[in-house]
Amino acid sequence: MSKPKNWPATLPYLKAPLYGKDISATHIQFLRTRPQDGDIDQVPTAPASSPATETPCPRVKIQAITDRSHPAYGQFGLFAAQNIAPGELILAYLGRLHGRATTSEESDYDLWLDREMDVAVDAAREGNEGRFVNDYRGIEGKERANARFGNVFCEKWGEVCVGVWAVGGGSKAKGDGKKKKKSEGGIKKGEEILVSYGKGFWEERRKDGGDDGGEDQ
Ligand SMILES: C[S@@+](CC[C@H](N)C(=O)[O-])C[C@H]1O[C@@H](n2cnc3c(N)ncnc32)[C@H](O)[C@@H]1O
Repeated sequence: MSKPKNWPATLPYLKAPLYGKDISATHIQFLRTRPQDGDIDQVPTAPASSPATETPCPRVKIQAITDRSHPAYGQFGLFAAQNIAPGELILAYLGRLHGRATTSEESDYDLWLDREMDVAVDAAREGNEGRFVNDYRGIEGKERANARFGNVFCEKWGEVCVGVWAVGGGSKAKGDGKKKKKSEGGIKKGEEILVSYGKGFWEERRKDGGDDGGEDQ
């Protein structure tokens, strides 16, 4: 199977990151620098064998949103195809890498990979399953995101990508502040994978007179 089920017929499906015209040698050097042990902001590594970088990704499925109460009714969402452990990398978010100068104001699929280095990834015109992750706001019974965006060095492509991670998995201090316990999290097979796009995304939407994503969090 070369494309995931429900992939839109007219949209190119990416199996690796794509470089826009404004991606420079400096950007490429940054993207391809393998994280070193002891780096201050250590970016985790996904081994070449990780299912998270398989294309299509076996961990997820794209499904139409058929529940009328869902704020993205009539669109698509991304769902877990298997149980996902807390803190686990679910998949890489692939799209066209670009800088600030070529940002499309209309794109709802554009994420910063590194603001300081001026690299973002836009999956509006091409991408992978990651582009179908919805925001948890306004969805009945969902009070928080069960996934988050975070960078990862993908050995498969030899570069830093934005990853979609299951929340949790870290250690949380207990009430007495001494003992630690594993925090909750994880995503059950069949559950929708939901991130927070951040308040900024919805504030921009409100200014433009679009959907407001429900609650103001
Ligand atoms: C990155 S896309 C997510 C995938 C999208 N549902 C699709 O089928 O292409 C972002 C868009 O999904 C919709 N969306 C995602 N989460 C939403 C939410 N909680 N409330 C309303 N719309 C949402 C909005 O239209 C938003 O611009």
